[in-house]
Amino acid sequence: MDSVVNSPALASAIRCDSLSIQYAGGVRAVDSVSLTADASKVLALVGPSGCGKTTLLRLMAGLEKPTQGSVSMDPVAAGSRGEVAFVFQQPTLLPWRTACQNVMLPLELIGHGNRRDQREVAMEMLARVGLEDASKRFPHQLSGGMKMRVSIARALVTRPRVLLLDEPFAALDDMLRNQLGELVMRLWDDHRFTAVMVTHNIAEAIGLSHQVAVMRSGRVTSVLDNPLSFPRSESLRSTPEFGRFYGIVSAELRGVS
Ligand SMILES: Nc1ncnc2c1ncn2[C@@H]1O[C@H](COP(=O)(O)OP(=O)(O)OP(=O)(O)O)[C@@H](O)[C@H]1O
Repeated sequence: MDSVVNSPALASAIRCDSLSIQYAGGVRAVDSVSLTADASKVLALVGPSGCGKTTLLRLMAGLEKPTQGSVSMDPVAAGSRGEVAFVFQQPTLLPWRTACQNVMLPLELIGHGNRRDQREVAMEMLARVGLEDASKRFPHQLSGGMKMRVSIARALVTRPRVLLLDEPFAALDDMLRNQLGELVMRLWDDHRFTAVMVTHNIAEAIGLSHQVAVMRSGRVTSVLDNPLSFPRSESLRSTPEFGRFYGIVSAELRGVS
């Protein structure tokens, strides 16, 4: 049977149209946000703590219902199963399942093939994140970085059109953070999914994205095109272009641009 992993890349833009959510108690966590994450591009979402980044991402994923406005995919996916994947700050692996069985889970949920097909596709995905030798280990036998790699493999195993990442590397040290950032970029290069990534880290936002959206108090105050070319490498961070863009994003965040 056709491997889901090897099927032609499909990506959709995610459009948020006048999106608002007001929680009981009056908190307007997201306030009239109109924003497009372009198909096959990476959009980084930055902003101070509590400004609504996670809520906006959850609205995009359909995990929250907006009070006003709408979220749509363009083109609309044929079926919703496995089309939008979410990577959380914690890897959230099932402790009683091996790495391979954790990665197989989304394939089971969408009813992809039989057990053997699911295992084959999961193993292929684990190999892409460099963990084929750890496939039989349980989560407690994996390091923090390995767990996050399993989590990323699980998210991408159905070849989603859209990958949403909520501060996926925040709990990891700088070196691992950079390695996993590079891994996500390699996977993006293979799959060309649309990605929206929430991060507190400006350098990470710049290193991984095509565009940076800045949020303050529930609103997207600006969407900045990232001038840096691909492929990106660690050495890019010492270039004048990187420094200039870093200054622009920082000023937007402080509201002094
Ligand atoms: N379920 C909820 N009920 C009530 N208020 C909420 C709920 N979820 C989030 N909020 C509030 O909405 C606002 C935005 O929260 P959100 O988690 O989206 O911010 P954030 O930018 O992701 O923050 P951080 O960077 O600290 O994770 C905050 O004031 C938060 O307290």
